[in-house]
Amino acid sequence: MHTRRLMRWRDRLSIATLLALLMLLVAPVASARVDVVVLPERGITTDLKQRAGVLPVTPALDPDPSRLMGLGGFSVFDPALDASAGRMLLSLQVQADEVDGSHVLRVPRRFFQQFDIFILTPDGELRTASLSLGDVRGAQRVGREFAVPFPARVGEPTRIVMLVETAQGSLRPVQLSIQDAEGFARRASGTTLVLGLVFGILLGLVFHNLMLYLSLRRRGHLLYVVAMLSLLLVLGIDSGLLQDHVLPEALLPHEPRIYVLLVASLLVTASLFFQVFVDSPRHLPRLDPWIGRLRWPLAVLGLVQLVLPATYFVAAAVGVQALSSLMLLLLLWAAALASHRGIFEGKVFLLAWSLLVASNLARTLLTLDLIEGSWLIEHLFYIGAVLEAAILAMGLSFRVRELRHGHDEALRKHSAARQLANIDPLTGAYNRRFLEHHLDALVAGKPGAGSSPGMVMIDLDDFKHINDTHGHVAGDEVLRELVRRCQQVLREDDVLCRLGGDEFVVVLRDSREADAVEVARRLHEKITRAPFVVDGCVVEVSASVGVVPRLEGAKSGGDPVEVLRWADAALYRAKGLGRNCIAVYGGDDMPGASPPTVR
Ligand SMILES: Nc1nc2c(ncn2[C@@H]2O[C@H](COP(=O)(O)OP(=O)(O)OP(=O)(O)O)[C@@H](O)[C@H]2O)c(=O)[nH]1
Repeated sequence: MHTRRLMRWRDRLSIATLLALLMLLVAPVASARVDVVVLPERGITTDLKQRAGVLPVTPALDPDPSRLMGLGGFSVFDPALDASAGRMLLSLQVQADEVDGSHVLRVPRRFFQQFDIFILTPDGELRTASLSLGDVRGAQRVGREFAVPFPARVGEPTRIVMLVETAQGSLRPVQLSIQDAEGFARRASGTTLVLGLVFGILLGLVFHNLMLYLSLRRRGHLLYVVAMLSLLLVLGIDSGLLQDHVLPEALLPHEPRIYVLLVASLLVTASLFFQVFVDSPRHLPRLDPWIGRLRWPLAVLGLVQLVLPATYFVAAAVGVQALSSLMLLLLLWAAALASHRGIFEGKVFLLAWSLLVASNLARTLLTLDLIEGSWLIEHLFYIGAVLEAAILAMGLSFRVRELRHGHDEALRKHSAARQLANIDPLTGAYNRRFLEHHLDALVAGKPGAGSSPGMVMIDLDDFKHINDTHGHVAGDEVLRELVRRCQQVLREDDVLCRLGGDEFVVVLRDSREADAVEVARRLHEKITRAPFVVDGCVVEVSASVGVVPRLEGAKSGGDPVEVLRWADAALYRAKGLGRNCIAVYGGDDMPGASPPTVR
């Protein structure tokens, strides 16, 4: 019994000793976390929040920097504070590793309302910086960050005290880090380069599509322009470029509201673009109305939050974020469905937006300290945005090219059909219908119809006899050969028409009087000089020709049929003169009739 009690005491003692040893091990770790942070000469030191001392702010706190510097009572930063810290003081002691150097404290610029920083250098100099919306002092804006410079000495800690008031009541997304000044400057110029490229490309794409809209008037291009401008402005606020260079000073305090409005506008215009680009009313008739239904509350809340009192703003901003995420999910789902059904535009939209969402997700994970940071991941969102804009622009261009191709094809078919309606199927010459339109155009003086044209009318002599002797098929061949021979004499813009049977009319373009008669002579010669050979048989062919050298009278007179009557009269005269000759129309009594030309 006695021995058992002794054993129990021994057990108790050993457990206590073990605990004491453990306490000894843990205690230095815990105190080290509020101890001096040693900065390497080069590179980034992150997770500073976890290594800072913390003191909740009471109403009695005197924000006088010199008093704050003297404050004690900071406790180890409790990660639980991440979720609940509204106002607090953070305290850090930093010193250089082996070589003295200039460093910058990096603070993200979007997640807080007020960040007052006091730095007490080893020389006793007190530096202050104020980072709040619309009021930035003692800090440089670089991309999505503020940079506060300070010197770091070996063995002589610099004390940094930060008075923090977060907008969302949590320090969770605030990642504090310190980097050597030189490395930071290099990084800043890299960021400037990326942002310059991103904004240049995006503006180029927007401008290109604006031009396309102005020339083609297709709604898809206009919606692309508006959606991508919204994205551009979202990136502008996100990267700080808008606040630094575009937004007037007076608007800076309203940056969160403007940002929320831009996010709502981006999703509203993206949904409109989706409906037009993918033609969702046709391809996704059940899902499409939901896109429209979700758009209204998003648009209304996006606008209403602009005028809501500050107390309701956070709730409204969360509402817009939630509706935007819902809209994004709906659009991605719809795009996936369209893509599954083989719709090209669905695939393009899905690919483009997935890239943007994935790149944004990577950055969110980075902000929440869930993945390792790298230059690429930090800039991925901008690269994703450019890729998205470029893919959508290519999709639009491809669609326009396809539509244009279809349009050209339709035009080609249409003109072929028109051509057929105007062509004599036997000979390939124009038909009477075309001749009438052509003469109408001439009389009306339409552009392209030419000026001062003459007319030649040709009629084969005794064609009935040819038909009777050699057969109708041979007669057809004679008509075809006649057209071939005439075309060898005529210019490209002269118009050869078959009036019917064996009667043809040529409307000459821009002929002078002598030209029309000369063309008639050459036509007559071409028809009559060499015999026609049809199926090995020689067919004797001759033709009578009537010429109207100038149609100007008809142009001012306004009756195209009148011209045909003149040509017919001249032809009739040629037939009357014994056939196989040319007669020229020269007025009522036809004084210009030429002597018969007989072979
Ligand atoms: N082979 C063939 N013959 C046709 C065609 N259309 C009309 N004809 C014939 O062409 C002949 C036209 O004769 P007409 O113009 O009246 O007189 P012609 O025999 O030429 O005598 P003139 O004109 O007085 O010298 C008719 O016999 C028609 O049957 C056709 O498409 N093919």
